[in-house]
Amino acid sequence: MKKIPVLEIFGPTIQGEGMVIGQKTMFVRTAGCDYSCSWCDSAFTWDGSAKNDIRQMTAEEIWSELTELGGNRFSHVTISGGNPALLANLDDFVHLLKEKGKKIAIETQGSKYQEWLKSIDDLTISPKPPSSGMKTDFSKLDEIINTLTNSNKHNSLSLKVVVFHTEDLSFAKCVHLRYPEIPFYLQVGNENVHTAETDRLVQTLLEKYEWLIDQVIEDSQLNNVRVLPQLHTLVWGNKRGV
Ligand SMILES: C[S@@+](CC[C@H](N)C(=O)[O-])C[C@H]1O[C@@H](n2cnc3c(N)ncnc32)[C@H](O)[C@@H]1O
Ligand SMILES: Nc1nc2[nH]cc(C(=O)O)c2c(=O)[nH]1
Ligand code: SF4
Ligand SMILES: [Mg+2]
Repeated sequence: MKKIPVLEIFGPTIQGEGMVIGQKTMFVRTAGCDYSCSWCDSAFTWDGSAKNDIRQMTAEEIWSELTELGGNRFSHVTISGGNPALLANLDDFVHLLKEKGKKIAIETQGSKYQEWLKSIDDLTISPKPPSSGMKTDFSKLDEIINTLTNSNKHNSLSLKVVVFHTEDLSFAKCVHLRYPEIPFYLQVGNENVHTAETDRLVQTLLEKYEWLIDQVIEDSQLNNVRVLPQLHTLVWGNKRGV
């Protein structure tokens, strides 16, 4: 039986980021990442701090927990991590969700490819800007994006870059200009992923959102982009499982 390392199953909630922001969805968060972004808001998936909470689950077991939690109150499931694209074994779960008539979204950074990515309805690839400390392998990203855009399945693909400062914005622009046909999202970076002071955090994030909007307004190379906050952070702060 194929097993998947799972750290969180939660929902229904709303998708707080990117191409289907606002969509009612369940979440499955897998363990393990090939990156270690300095500002990762889900570092417990890879830094060892939650290693005792990892559950090795089959597709059927994850499905049964989703239905226990969500009953008939969901039609969409988001798989995030960590990097779910590390897991070849997710194929069974993806196919099971399809059989059950659920739409599927994935969050991944574009460092790894899996055949099952072609079956995802809402696929977000989020290359990491300089502030993360990570370096994007653009030849790998080209290969992944070419494979997905040449596939005849009807998935929708988007790119999303998190921005903390102007160098990140320059990186984001390079990504957008390299793949101009792919819907492009800019997302406000959360610098304070541990604070419990939600009111102050929200205030700061809204100021950063305004800054990012202003940058986009002034830039003729950023005419066809969407600028978004992390909606769930504005509503619930750094709370986990929402
Ligand atoms: C936790 S990651 C998991 C999926 C995958 N590893 C990735 O990075 O795309 C989900 C999304 O959250 C974003 N993210 C992580 N930390 C963040 C932060 N501090 N502020 C804003 N977005 C963040 C990532 O860039 C990514 O788009
Ligand atoms: N509500 C909500 N929306 C999200 N969008 C992306 C998330 C993630 O951590 O991948 C996330 C999350 O953790 N919660
Ligand atoms: S790639 Fe995603 S999960 Fe991995 S460290 Fe970066 S933000 Fe976190
Ligand atoms: Mg998150």
